[in-house]
Amino acid sequence: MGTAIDASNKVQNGSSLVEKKLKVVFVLGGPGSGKGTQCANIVEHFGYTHLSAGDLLRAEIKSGSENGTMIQNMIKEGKIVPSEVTIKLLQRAMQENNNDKFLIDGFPRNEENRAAFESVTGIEPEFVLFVDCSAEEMERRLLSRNQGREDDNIDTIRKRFKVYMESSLPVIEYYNSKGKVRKIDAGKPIGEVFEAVKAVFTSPNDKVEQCNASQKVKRSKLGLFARKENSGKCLLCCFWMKCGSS
Ligand SMILES: Nc1ncnc2c1ncn2[C@@H]1O[C@H](COP(=O)(O)OP(=O)(O)OP(=O)(O)O)[C@@H](O)[C@H]1O
Ligand SMILES: Nc1ccn([C@@H]2O[C@H](COP(=O)(O)O)[C@@H](O)[C@H]2O)c(=O)n1
Ligand SMILES: [Mg+2]
Repeated sequence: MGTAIDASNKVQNGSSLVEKKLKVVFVLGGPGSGKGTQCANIVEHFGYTHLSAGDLLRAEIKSGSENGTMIQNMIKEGKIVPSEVTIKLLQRAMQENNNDKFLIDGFPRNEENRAAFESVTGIEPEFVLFVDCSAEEMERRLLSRNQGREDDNIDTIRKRFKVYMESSLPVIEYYNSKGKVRKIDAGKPIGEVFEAVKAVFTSPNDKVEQCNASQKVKRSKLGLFARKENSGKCLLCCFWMKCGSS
């Protein structure tokens, strides 16, 4: 069992006292885009350990922790829990696992998550798997998920979409500007999506196609959230409507 992860991104292996550098892939995308579904496949094929920030927070509620009520209220409102809480849970989960390859699903969700994780752990992701899906399809999937999640109702789903647009997409933009985003089209059937995921994990150094290739693109202030003139469609993601500003 590991003992500590610090800002050097090294974990000391308790049994052998060998320090190892952890490899992390962030799996990001909208609510219901299929992050958890694809992570399960990646674990099976590529030997990563899957850590879902949302699952860790839900487990913390169930454990009766002093933060439980606060976390539960935040999740019901689709809000982002303070970084220190989520990062502690992620750190603990990594320390309790002997693997050195982790898929971190649903984190970082905002700039505060991103910066705090980097400064506390010293970990920079190998790359970011961006699971991209239209809002209409995500809404359909969430409303038929049937896993008893308190946030899978239409009111909370709308709030989660808003938070995703306003706080999470800019994090994906940040990593895209560093050439770290690998985008997959998650609007297809699960098996087809996984074929695209496999290609990413087989050659992770290939850069994602940048979204400014079209001549008809008008770049927004944010740079990445370019749109086709008159169409209103964001070319980075499948969201129609406001994505950044123009
Ligand atoms: N490609 C797909 N086609 C159809 N349904 C899918 C696909 N991928 C996932 N689903 C289904 O959609 C629902 C949401 O998937 P999943 O839980 O993997 O999403 P998620 O991105 O982890 O969502 P959240 O952010 O809410 O945790 C599940 O019921 C899952 O079975
Ligand atoms: N970094 C995160 C991740 C999640 N949350 C909260 O949990 C909810 C569910 O997350 P899923 O990834 O399982 O969809 C999410 O809506 C947030 O309320 C968080 O605060 N920080
Ligand atoms: Mg999930």
